[in-house]
Amino acid sequence: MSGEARTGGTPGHERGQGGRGGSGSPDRRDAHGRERGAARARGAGQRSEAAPSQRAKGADPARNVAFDVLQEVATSDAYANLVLPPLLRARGIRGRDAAFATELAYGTLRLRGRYDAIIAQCVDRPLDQVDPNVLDLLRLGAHQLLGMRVAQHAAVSETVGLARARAGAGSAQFVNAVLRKISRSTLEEWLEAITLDAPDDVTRLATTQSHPVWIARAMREALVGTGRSADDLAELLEADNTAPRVTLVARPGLVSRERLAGEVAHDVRGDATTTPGRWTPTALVLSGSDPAAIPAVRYGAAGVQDEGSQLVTLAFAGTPTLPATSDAAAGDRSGGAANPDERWLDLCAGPGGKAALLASLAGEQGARIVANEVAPHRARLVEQALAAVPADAVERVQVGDGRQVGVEEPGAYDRVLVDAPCTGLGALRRRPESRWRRTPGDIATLTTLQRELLGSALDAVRPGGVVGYVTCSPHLAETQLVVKDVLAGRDDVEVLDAAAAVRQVAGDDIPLADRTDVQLWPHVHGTDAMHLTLLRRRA
Ligand SMILES: C[S@@+](CC[C@H](N)C(=O)[O-])C[C@H]1O[C@@H](n2cnc3c(N)ncnc32)[C@H](O)[C@@H]1O
Repeated sequence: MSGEARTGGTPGHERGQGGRGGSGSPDRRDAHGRERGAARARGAGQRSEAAPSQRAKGADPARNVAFDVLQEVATSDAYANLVLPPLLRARGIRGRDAAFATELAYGTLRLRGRYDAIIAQCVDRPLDQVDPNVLDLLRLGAHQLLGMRVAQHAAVSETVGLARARAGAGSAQFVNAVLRKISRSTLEEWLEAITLDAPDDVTRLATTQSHPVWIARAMREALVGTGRSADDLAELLEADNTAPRVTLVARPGLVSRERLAGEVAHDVRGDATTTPGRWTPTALVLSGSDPAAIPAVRYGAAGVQDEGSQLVTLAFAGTPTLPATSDAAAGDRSGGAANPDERWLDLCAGPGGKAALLASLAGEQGARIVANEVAPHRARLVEQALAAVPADAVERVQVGDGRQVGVEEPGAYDRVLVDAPCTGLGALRRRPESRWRRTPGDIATLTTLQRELLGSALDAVRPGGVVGYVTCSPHLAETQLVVKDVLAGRDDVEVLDAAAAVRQVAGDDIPLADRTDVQLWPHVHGTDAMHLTLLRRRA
C-alpha cells in the first residue's frame, strides 16, 4: 500500500508551472527531459498492455535505470557506483542520457535524507509505511524537481509513467499527487519548512544537506579537533553532496603526467580535457571522457585515484627512514650504519590503488613491495592494479590478516603503510549511499581493528623504519584516538611531522593546520577527507 498524498499545508506560496525558473533540463533535452530526437527512436514513453517487466522497457530508459540502481542498493546492499556503469553499458545508454541517469541515481541517493523530510510533509503516514519502491519513485521525482534542471511537467509526468510501469496504476496516482504537491514550492521554501523544528544548527544542517545527524556531529567534532572552524560544517556537508572530479594518477616510471595528458588529447574521442592536479605531480583531472578509454589506464600505467590518496602516499614514501643504530637515535646519522629502504609493506592493500603508486615509486628507487590483503577477491584486484609495475618492484601479493604480520615478521620491513579499513566518512562524495548505511556502532568495531593493524605495522617495521597510518575518514575516533591509544602502550615510536612531508609534495601553499598529523578536506583541498599520521620506530 503506497499511502495517501496529504492535502493542504504547502510551505510557502504556490507557483505556476513555469515558476521554478527551469526551462527544464538543458537545451538538448525535450519537454520530457529526454534527449531531443532520441526519445521517439527509443520508443520512450509508450505504454502497452504487456506484463510489468515488458512495460518497464517502454518507460524512459534513463529514469528506468536510475530506479533499478536504487532498487539494487536497497535490496542487495549494492554500491551504486558499481551497479550503474554495467547497467548503462548493457542497455546501450550513452552520452547525455547516461549523464542524466547518473546524476538522477547518485543525486537521489545522496540527497535522500533531504527528500524524505520533504516527502514526509506531503503524505499522511510515516515514511516506513510507504511502499519502499514507491518511496524510491518519489525520491527520484523530488530530485528531478528540486535538484536537477528538469521541467516540472516532465519531471512529474515521466516519473508517474515510470511508476505506472514499475509499480502499477494505483501507485502512479499516488506518485502524481505527491510530486504535484512537492512541485508547488521551491527548494528554498522546502528547506525552510523541513527545518522549522530543528533543535540546533547541526541538526538543521544535517537535514538540509542530507546527512545523518550523527555524521554531521562527527564531522563538526573532526573539523574542530583538527584545527579548523566549526563554521566550516555547512561547506563541508555541501561538498559531500557534490560529485567529485575524475582524477587520474600517472604512476611514476610507468607514464608521465604529460604523456598521459597527450594520450587523452590524441587517443580519446570526443571533447575530453585534462588539467594538472593541484597538489601532486602525479594527478591529472579528467573531464569529458571515460577513463577506461585511455590506453595508459587500460594497461595499468595510470589509474583513477583521488588526489588526496596520491598525496598521502607520496608523502609517506618520501619520508626518510633512519639507520637502526643507537648512534642514529642520538642524532649521529652519519655513523655508517646501514639504512636500508628496500622492503616496503602495504598492509591493507585491496583494491590496490595505493599499492600500485607505491610499487611504481619503489621501482624507481630499487625497492620492492609486499602487498597484503585479507580478502582474496580484493587481493586479486591488487594483482590487477600492479599489472604494469616491473616485476622486480613487487615481491608478492599475499592474502592474510594484517594483524598477524607483526608477529610473524617482526622488524622485517623498512616502511609499512596502514591504509586502514574505516567508515569511509571522508569519501561520501563518491559513495552516494554509504552515509545511510553506516551506523555509530561501526566505529567501535572498526577502531578495534584499526588499533590492532597499526600495532602490527609498528611491530613489522624495523627500528628506524617508517609507518604511515591513513584513513579515508576524518572521524576523530578513527584517526587521532587510534594513534593515541596505540602510542600510549609503547615507548618505541616517535611521531613525525606529516604536515612537513605533505608540504614537500604539495608545496607550502597547501592549507594545513598547525599539527603534525594531516587532515585533508573536500571543501578545502578538493580531495577526499584523508587522514595521515607518520610514525617512526625509534632507531
Ligand atoms: C581502505 S581499504 C584499502 C585501500 C587500498 N589501500 C587502496 O588504496 O586501494 C582497506 C582494506 O583493508 C582490508 N582489510 C580489512 N581487514 C583487514 C585485515 N585484518 N588485514 C588486512 N587487510 C584488511 C579490506 O579488505 C580493504 O581492502
